[in-house]
Amino acid sequence: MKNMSLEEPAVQFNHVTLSYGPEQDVLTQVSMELHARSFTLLTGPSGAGKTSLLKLAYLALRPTMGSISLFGVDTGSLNRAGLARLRRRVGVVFQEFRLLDHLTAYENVALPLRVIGDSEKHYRDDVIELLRWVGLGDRLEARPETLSGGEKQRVAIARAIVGKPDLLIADEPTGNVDPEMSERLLRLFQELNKRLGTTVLIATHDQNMVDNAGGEVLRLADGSVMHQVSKNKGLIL
Ligand SMILES: Nc1ncnc2c1ncn2[C@@H]1O[C@H](COP(=O)(O)OP(=O)(O)OP(=O)(O)O)[C@@H](O)[C@H]1O
Repeated sequence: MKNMSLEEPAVQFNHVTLSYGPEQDVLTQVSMELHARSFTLLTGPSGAGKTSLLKLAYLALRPTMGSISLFGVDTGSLNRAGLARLRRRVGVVFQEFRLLDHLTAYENVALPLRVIGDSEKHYRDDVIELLRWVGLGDRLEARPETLSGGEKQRVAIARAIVGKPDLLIADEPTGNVDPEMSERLLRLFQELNKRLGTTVLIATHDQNMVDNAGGEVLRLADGSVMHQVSKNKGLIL
């Protein structure tokens, strides 16, 4: 039977306001929707609130006002356990990778599965296959300090998707890599979206990515207003 919950929007913001303190509204009345299996870029000037918006979407922050639903579930109605369960359906990639230095590439990717008590016998082949998919099949035992920025980011992408998330959120994933690697990372995100149907949301200043991604481009302006624009409309980033 078809799982109807997959047909719900992956992310829905309803009049979301986020304040970090009095007179410190970062987002004001933001409403937006990401359809299941969509591919979306989020752009906007520095300080507009992109990272803050992503943190709300991956449940690291709660809105000051308004409501956020993930996969049709209103996050405001959930307790800690419910939020944690929902959070497991979301993978996150950070600009600065956030790998654990004392673990190998293989161990970094396996970590989310270890944490939830999965056995190595069960996940080993999947982790190796994922590292091969990102082009690091020969670096399984490498520690992060011996990897380039692009290689680290590919380990981080593999780690973010090893739990087969329904939604992948990436915050400036190409901020620390060269243009060639940026294109390669974009292709990985696109393949993930097309082959597995993972909903992808990427915040980026990378004009190359905006020009080549396809999909939707959302622009956050003045820290508050969300415009949806199609690609190649001369965005000012
Ligand atoms: N924890 C916090 N406490 C107080 N203010 C914060 C906090 N985090 C972010 N801000 C402020 O909120 C605003 C939006 O920040 P945010 O990092 O979301 O923007 P951004 O669009 O991601 O910027 P950039 O493109 O430079 O990464 C900024 O003015 C920032 O200083």
